[in-house]
Amino acid sequence: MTHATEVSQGTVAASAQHVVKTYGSGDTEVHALRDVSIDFQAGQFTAIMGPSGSGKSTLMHCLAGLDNATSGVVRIGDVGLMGLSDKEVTRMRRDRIGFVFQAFNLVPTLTAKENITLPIDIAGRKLDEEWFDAIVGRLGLGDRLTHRPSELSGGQQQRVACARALVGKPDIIFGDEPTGNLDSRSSGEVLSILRAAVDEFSQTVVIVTHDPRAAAYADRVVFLADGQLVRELYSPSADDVFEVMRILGEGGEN
Ligand SMILES: Nc1ncnc2c1ncn2[C@@H]1O[C@H](COP(=O)(O)OP(=O)(O)OP(=O)(O)O)[C@@H](O)[C@H]1O
Repeated sequence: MTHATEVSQGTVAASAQHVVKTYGSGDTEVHALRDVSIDFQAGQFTAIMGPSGSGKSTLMHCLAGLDNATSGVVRIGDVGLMGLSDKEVTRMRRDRIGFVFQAFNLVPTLTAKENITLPIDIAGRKLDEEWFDAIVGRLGLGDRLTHRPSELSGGQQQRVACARALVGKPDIIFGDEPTGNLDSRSSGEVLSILRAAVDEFSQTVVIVTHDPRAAAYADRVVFLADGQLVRELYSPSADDVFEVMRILGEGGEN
């Protein structure tokens, strides 16, 4: 089976350099990102945290090519997104990036299995059945594969979205609150499989989360406040994360 691109120590899977994102202009101007520079090492699991409105989703969307930075440089691997046409960005997303978002974006007319394999089918690639079975088994979706999204619970839909992001073994997986609506058991399954994607398949995972327990699965936790990077922790415990959140003024939300 083909694995994610082989990674060596120190390879950068994604990076933002001096990224500024400003929404609106004049009185309604919002500085969502103010000169953010960060590298995401390949084969690492990073969690982005910070108070509501601090710019987490904006950073992730800029990194994933879903939104354009106002200025600065964003790279996936060694490819700068700014120089690419829309078509090239779309292809880059399709071939190298997996997404797990809170709005699962499942196709209502397709079964769970069809939704999971959709990116591979669109790309005209061959499904790695062994990896598919492993993901589906681990996410507890084996008996739900013929169901349509409307016949699945929110948690099951989220796990289908997670399986879809993983099945093509993209180099990098972005998750915007991937465990946002899940109970603690489903949440643990999703986080464990993201962890396994990193540990066993050298994929790179970047998630936005408000949950210190989710962040504790990460190798590195970075904190944004008011559009700037303000702290980072390596292999923290949930308590370490909670303490920084408290200092940054987010402790009360959770
Ligand atoms: N499309 C938009 N137009 C105008 N302002 C926006 C837009 N998207 C985000 N913003 C603003 O940019 C800032 C950063 O938003 P962002 O969604 O990145 O924050 P966040 O840290 O992900 O927040 P949350 O934890 O609440 O999801 C906020 O002040 C937000 O209101």
